[in-house]
Amino acid sequence: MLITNIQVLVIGLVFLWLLFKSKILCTWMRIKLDAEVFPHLLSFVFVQRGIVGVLIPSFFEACNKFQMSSHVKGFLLSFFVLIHEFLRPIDPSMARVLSLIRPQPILALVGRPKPTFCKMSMDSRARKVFAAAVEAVQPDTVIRKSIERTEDSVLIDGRRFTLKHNLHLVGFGKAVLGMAAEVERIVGDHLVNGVISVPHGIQQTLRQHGKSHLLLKENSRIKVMEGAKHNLPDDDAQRAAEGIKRLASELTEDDLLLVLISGGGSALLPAPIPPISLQDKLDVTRRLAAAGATIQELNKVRRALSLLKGGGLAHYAHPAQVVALILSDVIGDPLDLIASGPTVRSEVWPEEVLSILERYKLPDSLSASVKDVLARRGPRWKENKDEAEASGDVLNVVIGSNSVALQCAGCCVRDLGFRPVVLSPGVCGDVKSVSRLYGLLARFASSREEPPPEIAAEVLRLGPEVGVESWDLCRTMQVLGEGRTEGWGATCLLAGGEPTVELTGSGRGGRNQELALRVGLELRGLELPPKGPVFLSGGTDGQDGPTEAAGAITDGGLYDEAQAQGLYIDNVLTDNDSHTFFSHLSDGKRLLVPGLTCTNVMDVHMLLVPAIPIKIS
Ligand SMILES: Nc1ncnc2c1ncn2[C@@H]1O[C@H](COP(=O)(O)OP(=O)(O)OP(=O)(O)O)[C@@H](O)[C@H]1O
Ligand SMILES: O=C(O)[C@H](O)CO
Repeated sequence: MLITNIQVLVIGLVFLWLLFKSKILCTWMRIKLDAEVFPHLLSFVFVQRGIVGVLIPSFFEACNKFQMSSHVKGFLLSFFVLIHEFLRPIDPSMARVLSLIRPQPILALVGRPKPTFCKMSMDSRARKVFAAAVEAVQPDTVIRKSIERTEDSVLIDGRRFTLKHNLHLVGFGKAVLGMAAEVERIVGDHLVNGVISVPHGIQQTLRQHGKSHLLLKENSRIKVMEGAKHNLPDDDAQRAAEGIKRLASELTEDDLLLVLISGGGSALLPAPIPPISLQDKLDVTRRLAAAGATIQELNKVRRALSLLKGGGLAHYAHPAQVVALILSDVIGDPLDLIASGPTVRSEVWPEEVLSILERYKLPDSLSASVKDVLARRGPRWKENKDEAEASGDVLNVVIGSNSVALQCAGCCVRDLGFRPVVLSPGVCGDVKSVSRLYGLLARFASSREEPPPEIAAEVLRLGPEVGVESWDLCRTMQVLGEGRTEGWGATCLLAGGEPTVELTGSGRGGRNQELALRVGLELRGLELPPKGPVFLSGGTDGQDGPTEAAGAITDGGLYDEAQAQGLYIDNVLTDNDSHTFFSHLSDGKRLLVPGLTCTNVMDVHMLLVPAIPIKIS
């Protein structure tokens, strides 16, 4: 019997050895393993863990009972040993060997890479991950995930609403048409009427792009009103806002108002407080934006000048039940600021608004009507008691955001053989600082030796400038460090947000293309592709600034590639001409051009770091 068992053991070990040699198992387990490690593994398995003493006798007993052949026993044994080793907790004394053979517990935070035999290039994988991020926040997808229909009721964010042909719908924003089309599919039979305010020309564009599933039915009860050409409020958008206000004002307590909100909603819902004219309001917001005001500052001012923003729409809809489904395009998903928060009752503090205007040196040039409205004190609306009580009854739900896009990108990353780590969905600040940060992180991740401590110190110093917490930076560096030192294989850093570009020239470009270009320069000197890191930056709306590209993909070879083609990057940066540059470089092959995506949850950044081969000393 002993001889037979030893034979079985030998067959099992040979089988294991062949698996390792054939690299199949290594790829499956994301292992960097070579002949040198195998003896460590064996000593660990058979000596340190005492597997022979505990597991194997009962295994042989079972095998004999079922009269298995030696080959089957060998196969099963190797399989069980591997599974056992793969799943059991870490033994610190063997941390070094273990780090070579399987993932550590930090994976609980960042996710375990899936088995893959990916032959795609880094560039193609980056594009695929971007597509997955965008797909996750498609207007129809986010609606489908947030409304659960059961007979004559719907469940939204854990709350059930009864449908009795009492459903009304309004919406405003760039993604709202597709959201409304899906609502119509799910609860159209209870829909009484609706008005949505959507960008000028969107229906025709969707038809041209073969996206008719994002269009309403022909005989729809929802009225589509297009306006806000070039993302600026205009008379068409104001007419739509009036229609929405009228619909909301006519509702009763038996009604349910579904409000669909997405980025661009502020411009599509202009309802200036009289006597402010649309032109007066446009003048203020345009000058604020040109002076570099943030979207938060801009929307605080918009709220103060509008009838419908800052909770105005919810006020007009009272006493109906109001449910707002929101696709967020603002960092941190602040309900009161996305599209200026029409369903979120927010107090307007004239002092705060004036201080924003002062910051951008605007108060003196304000129109008399704007000054008049800002000078008003007291509550914005005459609220009755039951309305004030009911205000908490408005349900605001964020159904899609940059975080959702990054989460799905993370799953796709795993399928493509990378270990994902999400840095933050709130990256902001100047692209120069943001590109420096990614450059440092790439350097940190790809260094073959221990990276100098100055890198981590500078990363942490940059954190506040780019809106990223120290904790997130440390967590990310830990994962990148493990990828580097412990044989975890390739890593993909994911982030999102909305950095800014200080325009110094008059070229064609966008913040994503400029960021990608700058990161490409930062990556210079790191190992070149196919082994060096690759960076992608793309706007999820498919349009980066006033260009038809969403962003670009770069790596450390960018500079030399440009030089070889007679393109000089320094001039490109001073002219903010990143789009022209990428269009000319290698026939535009580095551009990311997904076309109109029909959604917007800001930008997605991706740093793909290939596996660093491990030397065993
Ligand atoms: N030539 C350029 N190079 C770099 N960035 C530019 C250039 N021209 C415009 N931008 C930047 O593009 C941004 C505007 O682009 P875009 O229209 O994609 O903005 P957005 O914030 O995504 O709009 P929204 O999300 O409301 O659709 C601004 O931040 C502006 O500084
Ligand atoms: O519409 C707006 O206000 C911006 O897109 C932010 O949501």
